[in-house]
Amino acid sequence: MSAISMPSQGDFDVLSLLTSDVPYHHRLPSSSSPPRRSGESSPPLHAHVPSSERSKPKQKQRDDNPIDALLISAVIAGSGSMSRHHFSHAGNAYQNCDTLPRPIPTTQSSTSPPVMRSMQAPRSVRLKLEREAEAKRKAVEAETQAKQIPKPASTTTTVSSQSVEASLSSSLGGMSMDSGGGGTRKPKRKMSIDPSPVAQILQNASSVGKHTFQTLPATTNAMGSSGSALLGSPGNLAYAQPGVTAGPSRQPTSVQVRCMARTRVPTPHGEVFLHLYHNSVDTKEHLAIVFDPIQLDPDARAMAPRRRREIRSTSLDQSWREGETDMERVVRGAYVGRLVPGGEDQASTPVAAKSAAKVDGGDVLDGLGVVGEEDDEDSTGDIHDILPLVRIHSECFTGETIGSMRCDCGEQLDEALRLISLSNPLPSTHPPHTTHRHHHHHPLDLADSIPSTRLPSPSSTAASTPGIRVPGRGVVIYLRQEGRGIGLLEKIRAYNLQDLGHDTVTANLMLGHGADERSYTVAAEILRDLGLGGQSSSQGIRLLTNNPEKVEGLAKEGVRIAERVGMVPRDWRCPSNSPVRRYRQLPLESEQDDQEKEYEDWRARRAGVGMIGAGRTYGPELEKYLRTKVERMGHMIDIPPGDS
Ligand SMILES: Nc1nc2c(ncn2[C@@H]2O[C@H](COP(=O)(O)OP(=O)(O)OP(=O)(O)O)[C@@H](O)[C@H]2O)c(=O)[nH]1
Repeated sequence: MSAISMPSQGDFDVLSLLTSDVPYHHRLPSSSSPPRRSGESSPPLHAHVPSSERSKPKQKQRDDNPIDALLISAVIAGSGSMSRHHFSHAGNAYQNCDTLPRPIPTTQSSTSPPVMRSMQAPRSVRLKLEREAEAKRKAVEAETQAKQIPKPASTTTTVSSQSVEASLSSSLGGMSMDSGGGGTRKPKRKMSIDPSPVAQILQNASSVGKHTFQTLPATTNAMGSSGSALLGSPGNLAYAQPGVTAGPSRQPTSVQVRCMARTRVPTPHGEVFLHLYHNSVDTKEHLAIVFDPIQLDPDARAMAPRRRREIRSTSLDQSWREGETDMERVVRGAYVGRLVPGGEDQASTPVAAKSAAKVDGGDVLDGLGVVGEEDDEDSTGDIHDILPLVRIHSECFTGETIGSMRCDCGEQLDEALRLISLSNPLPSTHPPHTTHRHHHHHPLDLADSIPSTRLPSPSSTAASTPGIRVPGRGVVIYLRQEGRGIGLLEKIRAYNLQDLGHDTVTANLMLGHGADERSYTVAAEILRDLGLGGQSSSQGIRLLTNNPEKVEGLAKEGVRIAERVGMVPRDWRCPSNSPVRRYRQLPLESEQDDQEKEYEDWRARRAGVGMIGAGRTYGPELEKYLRTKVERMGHMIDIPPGDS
């Protein structure tokens, strides 16, 4: 019984706990122990140790199993036949959680020794449980590893269709890819985030059969963000055409994007389709927020020109593998129309829907538009419709999420969606050769956001057909280029430099960055994937921006910008002498002029900016930021009179 020949302080603490209803001096072997003082809740430390030693707690390390409270307390309670193997003994005194459901006595006679319950199983039982748990953990680990996609062993690798399937299966959150229903394996319904690197998924998902690809050395990614380097980008991937083996001298092919999934999202400005894209340049998940009401609202479809094409992703609508099931397509968003509960058999292939419509001889909606009539076309084959309004927006956590008033990014995102959702006058069949400002029903509608002195070349600006308005449409491409491409960490550092008095451009330069490190290559590819910005006149876009670099960047990538639409900060849109404009106290309602009243009314009803919900950003820091954009970055917008 070595455990009681030299008990430690811990032993006594436990003992005290377990025997607090029995005076300790009746139980302890030493009669020389001092009596317990009234109110004392535990025996003195090392009661059997000479007082000279008492102040020094024993440092000796225990080399046996952890303390067994039951053993100690039972021995002290006077049982003569106690051993470490007390669990083998029968008797009520040894009941414990391991032997449940044996009933635990709730009463005991006042003369019988106190019932002690150990929470500790015998060592043999514990070891057995530990071994079982370890075996289980290893099995789970092996299963997880088996599910992971093998990494390419060399720079040139052949991807088999099986690994494509494995990848797709995994990118669909582990849903079974077995369309034949053979085998006994239960389909997994887990919708987890894919653990594989984004580029790996894309590269496997981007081809149905065998194809080769080349891993290029990691370089600065085209989005120019240091963020992806921190995330451990696996390097830039260039794709070869199927059947072409990538060799060392091969030049990388162009950037590729793939829409991995889309879903409908109701917003204060209307319902949108959120598209998530992967690409071959970086590991970021860029987004496209598509506003295209004809896909979801029969009234909007009825009001739209009959040949208006839906804004759909080509890469999403493609079949990703032979035998892909409707359910798989629906889950990744490649369906037509609106999903309804129980509608798992939703039409999912636009092309099939189109031919079905033709077979029926119907003039009905298909996946890509409406089989229309001649009167929608002019002699050049162009369709008379408004061109989609497009904003290429760069991520700004501070402005969009916490309502920072250092910049107008949150407001711009909100305003872009609002402008895209507005109905527009239908252009006339004969575009004029001079700039024409449309009549708008609201003073804050589109025309008011376009600085008249900055209107683009008028060749694309059509006159409106009086009285006819058509539903708005367009897209916000949301690029993960936080901080103009320098990443959030560096932007936070830049803000501290700005608090020291430097402007947004100088702060970037002081940190060793360019004033603007963004690229629009991926944005251009996403637009193309959505069927926008192509060279035919019906494919052009109206671009919402004041930034000349954005216009140039997209044009360089081959995007046809038919018109630039300016974005006037909400705070600059009010008259410069307005108290609203000066972001100070609002005047009494009686002192407000009509425009101010209308503005306030609109502001109260409109959607907010970021989670703060303010309708507008303002303040001296925003003012400085906006002026810097105009004065140092060449933004094409006029500083309001009286401010310069
Ligand atoms: N480095 C840095 N980035 C900022 C700062 N303020 C906003 N940003 C980032 O700037 C980007 C938005 O750029 P803006 O210049 O506001 O607008 P723009 O997109 O260039 O131009 P518009 O299309 O006319 O709106 C987002 O990525 C923001 O995170 C800042 O002070 N420093």
